[in-house]
Amino acid sequence: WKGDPQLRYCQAILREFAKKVNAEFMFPFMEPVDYLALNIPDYPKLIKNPMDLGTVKQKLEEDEYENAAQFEADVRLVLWNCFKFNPAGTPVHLMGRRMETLFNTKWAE
Ligand SMILES: Cc1ccc(Nc2c(-c3ccc(O)cc3)nc3c(C)cccn23)cc1
Repeated sequence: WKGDPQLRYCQAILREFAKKVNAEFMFPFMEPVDYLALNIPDYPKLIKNPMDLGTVKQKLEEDEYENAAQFEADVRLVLWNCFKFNPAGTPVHLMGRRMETLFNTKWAE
């Protein structure tokens, strides 16, 4: 991915997501949803394609993305799963909205 400048920018976006100043609303998305620990056993019934930013980072570092569009699709999958499982107005849904705004802003740059 080092060849693709767009994919290089993806790493910069992940660093932005990981900044301490954003941790208060980014933490639910940084690692896979531990639905047993969170006591939401229905999660795998509802969410067929789990995704999280830790997995995205790993895929980027292991050259699994051929292009930036594939990276974007995984980041938006994190958001869609969040909005599907966490109803509008709930704390985690609102955190997802803040992540979405941050991503859309950086992605449009
Ligand atoms: C009873 C209940 C209700 C909601 C949640 N959501 C939630 C999620 C979550 C993130 C992404 C996602 O696609 C789905 C769920 N992550 C968390 C965390 C880290 C702490 C607390 C709640 N969390 C957990 C338990």
